[in-house]
Amino acid sequence: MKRPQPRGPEAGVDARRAALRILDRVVRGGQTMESAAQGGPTLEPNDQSLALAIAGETLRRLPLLDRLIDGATRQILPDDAKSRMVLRLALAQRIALSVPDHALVATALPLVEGGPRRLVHGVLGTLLRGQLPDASEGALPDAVMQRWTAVWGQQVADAAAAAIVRRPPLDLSFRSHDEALAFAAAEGGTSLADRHVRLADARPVTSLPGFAEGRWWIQDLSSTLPARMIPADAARVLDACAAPGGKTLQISAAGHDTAALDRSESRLARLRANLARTGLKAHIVTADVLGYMPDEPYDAVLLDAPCSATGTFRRHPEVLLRASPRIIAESAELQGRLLLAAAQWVRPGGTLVYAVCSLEPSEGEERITAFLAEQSDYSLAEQRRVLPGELEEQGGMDGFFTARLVRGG
Ligand SMILES: C[S@@+](CC[C@H](N)C(=O)[O-])C[C@H]1O[C@@H](n2cnc3c(N)ncnc32)[C@H](O)[C@@H]1O
Repeated sequence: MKRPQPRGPEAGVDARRAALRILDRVVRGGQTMESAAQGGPTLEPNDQSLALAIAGETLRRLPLLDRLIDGATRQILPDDAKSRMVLRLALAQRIALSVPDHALVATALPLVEGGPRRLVHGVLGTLLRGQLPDASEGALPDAVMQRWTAVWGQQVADAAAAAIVRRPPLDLSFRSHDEALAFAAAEGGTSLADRHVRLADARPVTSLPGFAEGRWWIQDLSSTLPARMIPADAARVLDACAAPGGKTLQISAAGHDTAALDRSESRLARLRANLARTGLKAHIVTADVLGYMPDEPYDAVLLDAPCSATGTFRRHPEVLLRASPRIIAESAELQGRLLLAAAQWVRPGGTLVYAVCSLEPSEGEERITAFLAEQSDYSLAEQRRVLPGELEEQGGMDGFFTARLVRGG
């Protein structure tokens, strides 16, 4: 996809102001990029895309940008200081979007008018006169780098650092493999799995053929793995924690009698829209996993549990800022309870599939070990861990964990 380019310094201040607002809401307010981008002043579509691109490229490079800023001034700029935010945005534009120096300076300084203008001008001048890193140079926040090096090793942590600055490809799921193959041939994509197509250059999705007709939906290849673990002969399948429904669509397309449960009405509205667009069917259940009990057990249950989502850092780099050890521990504790609840709804001889888009073992492997220690009627049939670096040459995959458990008959 062609990245949005600024039209000129005088036209670009609104976009930078919007990018500053997004960055501030993510870094100081702990919001996701998606929610941070809502509700600001209305911008022209070009400026809106540019603001998102600048904020996104900044978040992908935060540790690297901070190291540059700290090396260029003796003054200690707090993490949430406006001067640091504006410098981060300006440097990211130069490194990742090739914005010329004069445009950077002209659009950065109005953001600190009446404030630390001289400081920002000085630091930016020093940095722009020196050698800046290449766009392909990535770094993870220190705490994440240490954690992932400790659990997965240096190679995986380095692969994650490289992946965070790379635009991920666009993965699409199809109702049938024949449709996937026909689409791949027509659009220059590659099919890496049943009913899957990967497009290397992410294009605006609405411009791709078949969008309006619901011939496909966007789904990272990793997150297609859990539904692939559901046995073909499972008649009734429950997708617990289903919304917005990528896995529900897969399960329904595979021909199972599908129920989709979630506690969030607003997210279920998106699931309903996805079913309507693709013409696929599922019974919708609005309920909390922790209080639900079905009238009769299911042949298979998929629990795609809420998690730290650290595996999705390529599309949502801000997850690495939010996923503190405390949040990861709270999330793991909840997953343990959700698993125990979902395990009751599987018929003897049936299948329970557990999944998280997390790169934290405490939300994946360790949850399954703890579950099996408590539930002697379950056994582990298979588990799959996707780490950064997998399929790197073809564009990589999100970090992921999924396990298939079988209930004794
Ligand atoms: C990882 S997302 C699910 C993504 C979805 N499976 C897909 O493929 O599109 C987790 C979902 O769990 C739901 N959720 C979280 N806690 C829940 C609970 N206690 N009961 C029911 N749903 C819950 C959230 O509303 C959210 O939609």
